[in-house]
Amino acid sequence: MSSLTYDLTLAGLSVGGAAALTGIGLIVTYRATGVLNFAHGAIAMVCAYVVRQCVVEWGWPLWLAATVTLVFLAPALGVALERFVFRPLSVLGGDPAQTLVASLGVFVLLVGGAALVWGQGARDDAPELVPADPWGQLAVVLVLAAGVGSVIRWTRFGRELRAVVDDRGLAVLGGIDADRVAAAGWAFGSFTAGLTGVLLAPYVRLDPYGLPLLVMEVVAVAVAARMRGLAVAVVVALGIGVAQSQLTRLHPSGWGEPLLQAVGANLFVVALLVAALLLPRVGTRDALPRTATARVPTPPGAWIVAAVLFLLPLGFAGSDLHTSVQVPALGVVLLSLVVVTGRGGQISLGQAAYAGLGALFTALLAAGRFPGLPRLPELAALAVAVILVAPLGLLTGWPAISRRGLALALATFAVGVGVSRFVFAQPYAVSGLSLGRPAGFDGDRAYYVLELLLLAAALLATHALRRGRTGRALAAMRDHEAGASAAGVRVPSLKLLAFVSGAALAALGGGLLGMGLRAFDPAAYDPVRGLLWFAAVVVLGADSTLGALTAAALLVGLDAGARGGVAAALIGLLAVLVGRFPGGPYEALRTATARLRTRRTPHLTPAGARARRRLHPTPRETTAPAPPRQQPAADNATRTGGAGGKTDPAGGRMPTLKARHLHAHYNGFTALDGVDLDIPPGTITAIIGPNGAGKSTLFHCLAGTHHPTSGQVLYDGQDITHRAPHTRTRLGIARTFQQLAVFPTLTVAENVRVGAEQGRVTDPAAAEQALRLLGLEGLRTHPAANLPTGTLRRVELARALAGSPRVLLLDEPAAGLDSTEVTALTRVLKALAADGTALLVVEHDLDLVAGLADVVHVMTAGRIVASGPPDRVLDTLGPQEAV
Ligand SMILES: Nc1ncnc2c1ncn2[C@@H]1O[C@H](COP(=O)(O)OP(=O)(O)OP(=O)(O)O)[C@@H](O)[C@H]1O
Repeated sequence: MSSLTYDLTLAGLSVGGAAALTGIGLIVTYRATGVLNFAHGAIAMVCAYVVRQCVVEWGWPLWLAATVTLVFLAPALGVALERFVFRPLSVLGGDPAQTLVASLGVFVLLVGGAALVWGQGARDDAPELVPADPWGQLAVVLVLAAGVGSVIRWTRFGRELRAVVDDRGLAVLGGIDADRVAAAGWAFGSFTAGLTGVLLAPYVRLDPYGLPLLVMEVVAVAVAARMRGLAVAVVVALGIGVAQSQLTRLHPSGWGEPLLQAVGANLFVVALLVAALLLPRVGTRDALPRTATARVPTPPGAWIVAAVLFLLPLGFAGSDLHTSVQVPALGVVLLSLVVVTGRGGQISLGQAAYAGLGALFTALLAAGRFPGLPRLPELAALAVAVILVAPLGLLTGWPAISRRGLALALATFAVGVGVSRFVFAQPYAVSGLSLGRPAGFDGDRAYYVLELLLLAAALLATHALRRGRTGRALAAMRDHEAGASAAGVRVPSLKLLAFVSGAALAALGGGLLGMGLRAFDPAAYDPVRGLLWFAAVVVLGADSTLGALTAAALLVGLDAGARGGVAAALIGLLAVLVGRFPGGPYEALRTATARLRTRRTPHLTPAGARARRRLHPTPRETTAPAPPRQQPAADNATRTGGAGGKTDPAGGRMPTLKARHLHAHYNGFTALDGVDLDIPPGTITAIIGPNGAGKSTLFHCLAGTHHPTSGQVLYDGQDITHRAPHTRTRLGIARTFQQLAVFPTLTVAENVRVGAEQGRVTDPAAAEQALRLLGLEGLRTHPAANLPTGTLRRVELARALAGSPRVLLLDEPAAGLDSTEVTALTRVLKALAADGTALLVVEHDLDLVAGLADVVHVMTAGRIVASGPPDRVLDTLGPQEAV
């Protein structure tokens, strides 16, 4: 081996070793607590600063500083985070998205805190713990990985750890002290973070933003190991480290050189992009925490106050006015998060990339350096930049179609880091670039006026997206994605729309920010800022435009007025606390004021109102009135499965939904074994069978939420086997869910309107009819959150009916209903069948089936084993088919 190859390999092993340490720490924390700790890099940075403080400022010996920091401080920090941040969240229900926001909060808090304590500048005098000897570093990594791997695999603690990760609740019931396991995981994770920070600090810039980001870039190794295999993480980390060093030897000429150099210097970022965008996902269960997107009421007069406050800077001068210029621009950027995250419910950690691209494209266009386009005046350049950046929203919009929660957070973070490293940090893209203000708006005051006008336009655009049909569909998607799809909402297109609009708004804000600063400054669009902006919008009420404007004013105002880092520290603190106060600070304030008001007037709290409703049910609350008598279709007499010739009120033939030879498998297990089924119009078809018989799988195949391995689903003679759920709804096949799928932030009427707007027939009057049919007129303006189960079942059914379906699939519609409600439901369903609708009911309640169904199919082990009228089939049920 030549000595250059050898030296480069050693250097690569050293970098890879540090990355492996991070991977080990992230995996252990994740396995102990289910949290992907976004604050890992920030903990590394804080520990590096502490060691430097002890050694350089206070003159401690290095061994003492390192021992205190790594053996005591770092684990104590981990335990404190577990005890005071993450344990309370897991006690509150362990919402994975809540923990994601909290870990981002810890990240921002530590970064802000470090900037406050140690300043924002970079230090280059961090002491060297292990002399530049990769073998020493490598030995540390391998010993740690082997030790941790053995503990997880062979010790009782390891078994407990795995049990806690698989199901915390179950592990606790089994006698495991989950808190102790989680605390140990956090302590060890923080120790590895601290070690990484202390090892890296002498060789990279030690500053509050750079080091945490550098550490988090290597999250790819943990993702590549599926947050599980420590050996895989170590091998991947070392492999990337070595490959990255070896790439520095290649020097292609021409245009490829800068690109190769960029790849060579950022191979971990490339790995992050591959891991986040191409590899199988991690943690896909979760969406945004409900508390982050709860409906936030705007206090009366708040807009007037906001308008006055935003006009105030027109009276400022000098540096105050110069600083104020950043507020409207940042406000526009944050509005983009209101659209994507607040209304659309999509986590977007890469919004800073779009803002930066907006500024960069504006600067390139205004300088005449944009390939293929002439030099443009600044305002035109800004407009064209917005148009050019908007479709780039697909970079994060596309991954969002199939990702949620943690997987989406990683994908958007990866895109943000990728754009930052491969575009903003490259001299070929940004060198010698200046950015002027539009002619006539050069002075700060004139420019501020221009910004206010564009902010007003952005506010109008945001309000337009949040109102009406699109706004309701976005909120429905945010509240319950599967429910929205079942209501007919085109979820994939809507996600793309949210991200494209968000990218356009961010580009506008970013361009304004750049013009305000009269420069394209890549640091202003750093991925860490993307995390800070996300956290700021979430804590101030993600779906609130006023919250976004408040966040912009806070971020700019606090950092200008006080020492840098105050805003980040405050936002971080609020993000850490956001899970503790459902609905965020506004909601906490509102609840507090509501409590005060309760003392003056005898209003009941929602819980009290619920209790009263249960004790004194009013007919409107618990019982749907008998539906208006509907004229049965002419051939309704033949209601036993042979009603193929039914017509709908408009005179069209009512179609039959059919399953033909359906087979479905889960990892080799046969759940459906050649099922044939007809669901004819004007008939109530019931499916019964013991647990695990395959009823739900069949239901999902018909609804489009599971694709059969073979066989066909036919509707009106058309093969719809591979059609998406929302397409089926639009064809006329509606469904309800076993676990309620309502949109809690919408009112009852809005819930039903979503169905009317997105269903087979988009008829606003259908929403009114459905509300009346289900006895919900009195609750029209009531938010769906906090309503009793029985009422919510009616809301869900009304939403399904509002799209005028021809086939209605009902998954355990009586679950959670009392006998009065079941009777009312039976009446409604019978009336619907009498009107020609085809109904399929999967139900465990045999009394309900006996009184409701026209035809009953009994399933066992993936097959239909008996069919016929209920009296005949139910009387002959054997022990095998017992439900
Ligand atoms: N996502 C899945 N992965 C693996 N196996 C599954 C999955 N979903 C269902 N199964 C298995 O397929 C079989 C059929 O399940 P299915 O839920 O369709 O039955 P079911 O009749 O609806 O039962 P239940 O009444 O309990 O809901 C069961 O053995 C179940 O364990």
